[in-house]
Amino acid sequence: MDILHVSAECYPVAKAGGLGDVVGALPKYMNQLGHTAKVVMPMYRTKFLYANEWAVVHKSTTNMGNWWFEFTIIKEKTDKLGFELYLVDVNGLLDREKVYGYSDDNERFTAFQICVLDWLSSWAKKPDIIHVHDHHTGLIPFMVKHCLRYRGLSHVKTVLTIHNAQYQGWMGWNRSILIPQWDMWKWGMLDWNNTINPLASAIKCADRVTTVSPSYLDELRWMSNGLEPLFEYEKGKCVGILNGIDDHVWDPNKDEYLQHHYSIGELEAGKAKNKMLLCDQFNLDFDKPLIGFIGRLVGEKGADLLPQVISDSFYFIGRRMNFLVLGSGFPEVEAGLSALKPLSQYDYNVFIGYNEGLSHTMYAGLDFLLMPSRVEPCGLNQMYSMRYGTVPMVRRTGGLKDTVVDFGDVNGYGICYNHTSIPDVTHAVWRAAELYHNKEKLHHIRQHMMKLDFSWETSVKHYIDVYSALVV
Ligand SMILES: Nc1ncnc2c1ncn2[C@@H]1O[C@H](COP(=O)(O)OP(=O)(O)O[C@H]2O[C@H](CO)[C@@H](O)[C@H](O)[C@H]2O)[C@@H](O)[C@H]1O
Repeated sequence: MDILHVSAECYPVAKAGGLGDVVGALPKYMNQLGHTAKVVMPMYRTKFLYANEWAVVHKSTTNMGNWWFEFTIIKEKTDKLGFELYLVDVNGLLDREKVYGYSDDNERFTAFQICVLDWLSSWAKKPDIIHVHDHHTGLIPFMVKHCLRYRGLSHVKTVLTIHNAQYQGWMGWNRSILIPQWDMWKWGMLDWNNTINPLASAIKCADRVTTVSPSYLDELRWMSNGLEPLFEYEKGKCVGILNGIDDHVWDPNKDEYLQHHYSIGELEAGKAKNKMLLCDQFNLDFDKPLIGFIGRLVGEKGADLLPQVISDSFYFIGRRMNFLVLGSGFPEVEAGLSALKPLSQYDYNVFIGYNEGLSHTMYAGLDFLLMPSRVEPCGLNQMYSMRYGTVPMVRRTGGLKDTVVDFGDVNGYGICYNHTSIPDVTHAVWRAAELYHNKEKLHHIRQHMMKLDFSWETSVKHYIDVYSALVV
């Protein structure tokens, strides 16, 4: 089968979060099964762009409303990522340093989608499936079905994967002019609550919708930032498929970011060396358990609770553990975490920013990884941490519920709690501090986690089943 993934992110080209990890891995594993999966994404000004060689494969002119512009599609020459990678270059619009966060993001991603479909229209053999990811590419299912310009693509099946339904790409109806001429009777397929809602539109128009875990799909029916009735209505075409992790990239024995590699046989020594690096770099106490947080400092991830949880833990449990936080996000949360720094007695530190290398060292060197998420569609961090023998401390929600079993339950290995609340999370910290001193149990849990299979091989087969049901 021929599949074209259309995405705003793809690791290692450009990554702002988990979407990048998934799109950087899924096509590679599809190709290993004998399919042809390709990726097209915007051409940002990234390190990867300048460090690799590119061939121009298509050049054309198009329009978005009254604005005419040129675009170029370039292809990475060697297919080194395990799939063909194409970038869309629109001068001045897409070629920025960051993936998101600009006031014209709606125009940027609409233009990107128009270029992709214009380009696809010129292909002699169309793909069997266009697989779009999240709202940035959510207008494509509508455009393929209802834009006159793309009539030649109307037989191509579309699949939407929802990595995060909190963000929906809302645009006022005054922007409808941006979408190439479309059948006005179909305005309802773009609309949700009087705005153009690209995510809602994709849920309505895609032939199949997947979410990144089964539990997240259940939750979306009662908690999806306004789309609850739509998920209930469209449930027949939705399926939850748990993400995998790319075990070529995330392998403690080969990880290119790690100074000290280790396999399951030498996990205690390997983890200790990585922990020592972190303790040296961040002035932490090696003898105490090291609890970390890695991720976007936003409400969804429960990051706003961190300052209070950390100070309450020191107050009520005692200075029996270290905390290390890596992330960026809401300025108030960043400020709250930075404000705790002077209170550290060699047991707390924070790195505000994005740092891929540090995140890998943390997965390896931490004893525990805290994830008090309010919403977690799948969560990759808990799977990375388990692969590196680090115990996840997760709230039972979405993909966290599907992947972590409390160590108090039969065959369990993680620390689970029910609420994103200061008492629940602080209690989990206490349980971590206690578990740390039961060395035999901790070692057993670490070994058990490192043997768990979260590879893409299983998940990819579910995606292929979804495609196969569409392409007869
Ligand atoms: N400051 C920082 N420095 C270095 N690395 C950092 C970092 N902040 C985050 N990361 C990295 O970004 C990735 C985050 O992955 P998640 O799955 O937690 O997040 P995200 O919410 O972005 O993804 C959404 O999509 C994914 C993929 O489907 C779902 O798993 C998830 O639940 C959903 O919210 C991890 O690789 C993590 O290490």
